[in-house]
Amino acid sequence: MSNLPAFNTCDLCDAHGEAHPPALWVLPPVLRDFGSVPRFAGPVATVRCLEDNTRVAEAVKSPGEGRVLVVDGAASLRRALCGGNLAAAAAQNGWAGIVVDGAVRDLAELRASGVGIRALALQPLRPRKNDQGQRDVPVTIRGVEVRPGYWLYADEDGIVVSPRALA
Ligand SMILES: O=C([O-])CC(=O)C(=O)O
Repeated sequence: MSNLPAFNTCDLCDAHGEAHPPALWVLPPVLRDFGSVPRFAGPVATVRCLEDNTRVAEAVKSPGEGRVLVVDGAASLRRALCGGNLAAAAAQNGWAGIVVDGAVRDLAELRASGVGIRALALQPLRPRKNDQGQRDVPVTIRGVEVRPGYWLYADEDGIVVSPRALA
């Protein structure tokens, strides 16, 4: 990807991080970069699921329109919620990134996918596909509430979310 967005999470935190009421929240720094772009941002869409990626697949196969898919996987590391096929679909459909509070797989394909990916860990076991989970509900990622329509900014320093566009 050539046109990386020109924000910086440190600058966002310096500009907005001390506001009352808060203008942004920082996701705890436990999500690792497994994707192919170091920096991505966009309005949020959400999925909540447990070891079943039916709703993740539905989301990335629909138009992304520059959004970031935030997946509350309840931090389960037992099964991957996204792999190379879904990452490629996300890139093809215009998603800016996928942030998974859970596991992903197919590292080499994720690295080549053209989409930003953050997750807790790699796990080679595939997800269940039993039509479970919800889309576009408020989720809580590592203690931070993230709602559909919030903005998410991810770069080499971290991930911040805000109810409004900051940059
Ligand atoms: O089985 C799945 O849906 C996850 C996966 O490996 C892929 O996206 O390639």
